[in-house]
Amino acid sequence: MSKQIAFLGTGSMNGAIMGGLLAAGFPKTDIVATVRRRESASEIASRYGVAVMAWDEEEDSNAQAARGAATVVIGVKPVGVAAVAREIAPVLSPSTVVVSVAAAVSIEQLERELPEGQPVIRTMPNTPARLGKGVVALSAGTHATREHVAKVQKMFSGLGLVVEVPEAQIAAASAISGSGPAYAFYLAEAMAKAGEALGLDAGLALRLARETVVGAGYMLDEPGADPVALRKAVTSPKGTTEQAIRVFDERGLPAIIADGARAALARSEQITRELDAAREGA
Ligand SMILES: NC(=O)C1=CN([C@@H]2O[C@H](COP(=O)(O)OP(=O)(O)OC[C@H]3O[C@@H](n4cnc5c(N)ncnc54)[C@H](O)[C@@H]3O)[C@@H](O)[C@H]2O)C=CC1
Ligand SMILES: O=C(O)[C@@H]1CCC=N1
Repeated sequence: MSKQIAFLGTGSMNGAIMGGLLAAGFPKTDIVATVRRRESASEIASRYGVAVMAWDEEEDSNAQAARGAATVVIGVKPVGVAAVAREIAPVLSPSTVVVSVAAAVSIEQLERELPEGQPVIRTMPNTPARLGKGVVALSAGTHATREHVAKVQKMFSGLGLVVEVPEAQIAAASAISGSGPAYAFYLAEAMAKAGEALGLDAGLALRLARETVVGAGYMLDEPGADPVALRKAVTSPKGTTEQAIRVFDERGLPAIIADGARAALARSEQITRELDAAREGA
């Protein structure tokens, strides 16, 4: 099996990246994936047609998958990243680029579990990557060269927007683009509930809300689209939308969203500290 990429922990996020790469034409024979449970392995293998191994069947599945891979993408929960890194450390080639998608796991925390000098790239992707409409913020590790960064940027370019940021900004990126799809889905949910409260039946309210958020997303996707200008084009002076926006402003919706993003960032910093504390206590 030729292995360009090994996805270690193929759940929502790594699954979305894998799906996005496949949709962009990445050969499925160049991919190997691992999951924790056998049932998920069969499901992913049949959905994507890639080789999948389950950790509960083969305890060294992550090491098997990482051996000989040009790029390894770690996509387990933050608390599991160090253990996976330790599992693969003995088999990594010095040229293998280790990419992490985990929120809150710092480059330092990842590098200390890997062989000295291993190229690492920390990323913060989001799930629309599956459709080529994602955002990937990334930061280079201590031993990642410009070539390593360029290689990962090129590989992930089919997933959507790829931006390099200083590592200190990854938690902020996580709070905006990493978690952001959930905020947009939450808005769709809230709009559907509002429609029901206005007397629409639940199914119709959901269809109206969903298609409206989708349509607005498409408009935002046009080159040079500006959310303020787009909003103003809907908001007729003395019309109906103006009253809705007035209430959103009076109730402080922008500040609520900013507080939410701040809470997401604070949780990221807290998880980073918890990971250090757990390691010191181990
Ligand atoms: N879900 C999202 O939108 C985003 C998630 N992330 C990050 O992605 C990472 C994964 O999150 P999700 O995909 O949401 O979680 P998830 O629970 O859907 O995926 C985790 C996967 O890891 C697998 N796994 C667990 N232990 C394993 C082991 N020892 N060996 C092999 N596979 C193992 C599980 O079977 C599961 O498929 C997290 O670190 C999170 O911070 C980052 C950006 C966005
Ligand atoms: O909720 C989380 O922790 C992950 C990171 C960003 C999106 N999902």
